[in-house]
Amino acid sequence: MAPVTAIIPAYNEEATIGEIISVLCQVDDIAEIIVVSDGSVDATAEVARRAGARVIELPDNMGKGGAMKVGVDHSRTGIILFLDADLIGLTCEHVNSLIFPVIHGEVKMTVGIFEKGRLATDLAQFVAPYLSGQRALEKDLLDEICDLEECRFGVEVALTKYAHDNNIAIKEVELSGMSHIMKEEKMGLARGLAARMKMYWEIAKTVGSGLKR
Ligand SMILES: O=c1ccn([C@@H]2O[C@H](COP(=O)(O)OP(=O)(O)O)[C@@H](O)[C@H]2O)c(=O)[nH]1
Ligand SMILES: O=C(O)[C@@H](COP(=O)(O)O)O[C@H]1O[C@H](CO)[C@@H](O)[C@H](O)[C@H]1O
Repeated sequence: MAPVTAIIPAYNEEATIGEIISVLCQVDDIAEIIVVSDGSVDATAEVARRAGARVIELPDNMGKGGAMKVGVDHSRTGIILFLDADLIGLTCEHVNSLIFPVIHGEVKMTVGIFEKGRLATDLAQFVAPYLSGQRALEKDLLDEICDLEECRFGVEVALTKYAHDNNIAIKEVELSGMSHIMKEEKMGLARGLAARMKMYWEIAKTVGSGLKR
């Protein structure tokens, strides 16, 4: 069996999820693509299934961390690749650059950083690379972090903080030409900004909570 499971948490991402899955289908080291539709009310699940993913449909929205945890619980490989469902410009080379260092035992975790994509998203990841949702890691690490499902958008800082506290090196990988659809683009300015504030609150709560092992 190929060593990696790709897990994509997805909340109303029918516009972009299909293309991401079609790229992942071409990567040799991916055993399975699991999309966790996090209470989506659009055609995310249907589009993902048609594109070739195994789809888990959550009846209610659990938040990003919860959706990722459900995906991990259903995975059967030792390495996990997390990707967001709203990426623009994903290629097989990007995927390989995230998973190879973990497959080859160079590091236990990689994190992907957008570069030379769009100014706004390049800048956001330059300022706060530890927020990135593009990561490959050994599944064992996830078993050691409690309450991941409660973190919602704090899930990435929880992963980064765990690695930092336990002296686990994270390799930053450049994802050249990649971007994602920003909240304000998806939802409009007012709702997008409100969602952004809620996300920052969830991140701040996770930082403040002092994660348990
Ligand atoms: O309650 C949520 C919110 C977001 N997501 C997914 O988590 C990823 C990142 O979310 P989003 O794109 O909103 O965050 P951004 O990248 O804009 O910060 C995307 O695949 C979303 O569909 C999710 O599964 N549940
Ligand atoms: O880069 C950022 O500031 C945020 C917000 O992105 P947008 O407001 O959608 O451009 O996105 C990231 O942070 C989230 C929390 O860690 C992650 O879940 C997303 O994957 C990541 O793109």
